[in-house]
Amino acid sequence: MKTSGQLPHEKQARPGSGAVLAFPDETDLGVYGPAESQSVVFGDVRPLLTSLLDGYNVCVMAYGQTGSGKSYTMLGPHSDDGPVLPLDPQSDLGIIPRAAEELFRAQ
Ligand SMILES: Nc1ncnc2c1ncn2[C@@H]1O[C@H](COP(=O)(O)OP(=O)(O)OP(=O)(O)O)[C@@H](O)[C@H]1O
Repeated sequence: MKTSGQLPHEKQARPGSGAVLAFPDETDLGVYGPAESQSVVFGDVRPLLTSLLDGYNVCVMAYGQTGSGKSYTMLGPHSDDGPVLPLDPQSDLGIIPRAAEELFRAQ
């Protein structure tokens, strides 16, 4: 579930405990739990791609404790050697590959 505001303390230290995304209006801080799907998270990021194509600078930054899910949220499943092909690309891919696909489709 996405909520606005601070990540609850009990969610800050557990592996894969969720991701925090900051949107252009810095008062709107999106906090997602570990069960939130990659597509729902990307759905909130997608409007930024329109701004990007309109010539605005856009930055998506993942911030959080080690093991909280930053790489998973940005890339999808990965090993120590780097990203791995997800078993289910439709559901597992993270923000970066989804954004790249969307941008090239928009050209
Ligand atoms: N929402 C999620 N659903 C399923 N697995 C997840 C989720 N978020 C994270 N994980 C898993 O939890 C583990 C830690 O996540 P990840 O490596 O993305 O954390 P991180 O914040 O990038 O850590 P570090 O700062 O050490 O690089 C990984 O095995 C990852 O696949």
